[in-house]
Amino acid sequence: MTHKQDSIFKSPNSSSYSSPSPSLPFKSKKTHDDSPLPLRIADILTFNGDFLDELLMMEEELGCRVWERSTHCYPPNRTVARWFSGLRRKRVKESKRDKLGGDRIEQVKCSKNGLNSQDSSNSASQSAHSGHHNKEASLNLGVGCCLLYLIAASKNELDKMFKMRKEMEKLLENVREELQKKDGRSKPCETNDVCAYSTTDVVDSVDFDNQLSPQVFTPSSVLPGSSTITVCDQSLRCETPKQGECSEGRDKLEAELEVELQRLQLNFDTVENTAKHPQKKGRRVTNEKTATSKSQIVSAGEVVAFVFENQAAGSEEHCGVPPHELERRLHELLESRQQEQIRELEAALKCVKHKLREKEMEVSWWKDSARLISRHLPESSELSSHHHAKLLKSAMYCTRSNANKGRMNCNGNCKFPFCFLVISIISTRYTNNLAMAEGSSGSDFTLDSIRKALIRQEDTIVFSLIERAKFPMNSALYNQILNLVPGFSGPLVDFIAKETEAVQAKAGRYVNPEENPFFPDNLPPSLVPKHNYSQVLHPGAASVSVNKAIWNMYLNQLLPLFIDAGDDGNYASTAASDLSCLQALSRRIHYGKFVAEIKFRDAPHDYEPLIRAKDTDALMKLLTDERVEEMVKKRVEKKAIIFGQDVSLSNNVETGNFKVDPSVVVRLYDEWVIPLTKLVEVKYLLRRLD
Ligand SMILES: O=C(O)C(=O)C[C@]1(C(=O)O)C=C[C@@H](O)C=C1
Repeated sequence: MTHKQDSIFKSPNSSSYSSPSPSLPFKSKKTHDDSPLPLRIADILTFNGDFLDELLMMEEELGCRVWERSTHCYPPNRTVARWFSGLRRKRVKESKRDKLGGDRIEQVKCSKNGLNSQDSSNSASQSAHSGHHNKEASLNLGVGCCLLYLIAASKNELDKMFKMRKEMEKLLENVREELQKKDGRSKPCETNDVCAYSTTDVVDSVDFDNQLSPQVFTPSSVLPGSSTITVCDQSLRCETPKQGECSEGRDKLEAELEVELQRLQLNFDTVENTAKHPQKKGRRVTNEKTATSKSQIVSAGEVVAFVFENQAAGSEEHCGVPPHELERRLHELLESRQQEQIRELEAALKCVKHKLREKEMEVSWWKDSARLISRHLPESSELSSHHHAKLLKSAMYCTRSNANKGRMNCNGNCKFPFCFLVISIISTRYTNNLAMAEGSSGSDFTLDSIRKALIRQEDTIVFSLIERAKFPMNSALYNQILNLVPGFSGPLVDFIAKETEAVQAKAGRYVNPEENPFFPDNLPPSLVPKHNYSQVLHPGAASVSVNKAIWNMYLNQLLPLFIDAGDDGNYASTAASDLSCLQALSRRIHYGKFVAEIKFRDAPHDYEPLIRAKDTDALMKLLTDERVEEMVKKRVEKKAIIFGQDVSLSNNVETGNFKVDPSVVVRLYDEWVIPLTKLVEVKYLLRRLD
């Protein structure tokens, strides 16, 4: 039976009231013994067809009954008859009052066009029966009052109904929205998405599906209380299984979840064990594989922790951790772990390299010391008692310092034999006396300080060339067959050079390791008190000399480049000037020994194999620094320009009129000085391990 069929409000003229009338959903107040108010309201409302239609439509929209069926439903004619019978009893009392209102009743009757015609006819018939106008008037008045009252009451009811309707509409709207939201959220997962579920949610979802199809599982179904978490790949489609497939799919899902839980549990256990029994540091460094796997385990543990953390955080909204977020986080963790490991390993490698270099230096130092002691031992035996006492004191000090440096074993005994101790003492004295020549002290023995010395020597070389340029070639000086000096066979320049070197040797010039004589044979010993020059070079340095090459290069190739032809007879001065140039060039070129020594000390592991292999080309390549060479050439050119100018008070620089052509100086460095320096370096290095 439809609500429309149930309704008594179908049409104002409807006479069929046999069906029970619906009533308002709220309890109506009974204003009379067994006559419920809704019925009377309904009678009145019969005239308001629009409203009733609306009400009926609303019922339809809500899909539920707004009206209750009243068990106390009477046809309106019967109801009105009952009123009238009640009224009749009070007629006498009311007749007096009725006089006043005859006209008003008429008015009321007229104004209420919507009055039920049946009611009017009933009233009319009643009045006819009474036969009295007054009575009729009072009756009408009573009916009018009743009607007014009922109208007021019905208005109230109507208001309430409107309110109800509004509420119901709102309710409907909310329900609709909720359903739409659910539909939107419960779309199946994207093919590549990964979804997180809980078994409880799966069950819940399935149950719910049975009521409201078509329903799908939502990724937000990971609840804090859920017992299992899993991450499933795209193979696990999230669409709702049908009734038959439901339990099977659920079982499968639960099985997967179970496996996942066990795996995570295992990882947790491993992490716990790792925390309880941390690996030894050394073992961890050597076993990279273990470290990696450990890191992965920790990462997995962290990920799980992260899952739980996020679950807790998202529990308010009952949202799961988005799978891509999980994946991203996992990658980040692994990446950071690996980077950390790389950093650790790099640091360890650096440390090991540093230690290796230290060890290598120590070894070479020991070797040098041993070599030295073998030479100086006879000397030291000649030392005075004062020196012996000093030596002993040094030995004790050295023992202590060796102990501090870890050269002692755990029993306090020195790891090295006593002879090494003596070597150590002497070497210590030897090294402490280091004092580099030309602007560099022993403690300042670095590549930088050596290069500074080379730069300073550039000035000497440029100035000596300028000095030589004062004289013409004076070729007789270099003539092999002239024999200008009786008893001396050879050019005059040789004689002057030899004699000069001999004098300077007596004055101790060649005690200085920076000096290398052009005529070392039969050179007299130093007559002056011995000066403690820095002995930083390997003893083999003494046998390294390229002076012959320098000599030949200077006389045969360089002089013709910048010296005017001619002979002014100033042979001695010219020869002295030549010797200045030659000695300056020789010092500079043989400084290569110091450069090689410092380079070797800085990277013995690079040089040693090449030295042992006597690979001169590789050594040459290793010690070459082209950037520095270019700087050197530019600098000497500039110096030749600046130093070679005539300085006048007018400060006018005469361009192109230099005492020595700057390009010659550049060529000198490019073709002879630098290559010969490198040759010295290689020669020295080849003896470095002797
Ligand atoms: O300064 C250096 O490192 C040197 O070895 C010296 C020098 C030079 O003779 O000026 C030699 C070889 C290098 O290629 C650069 C410069």
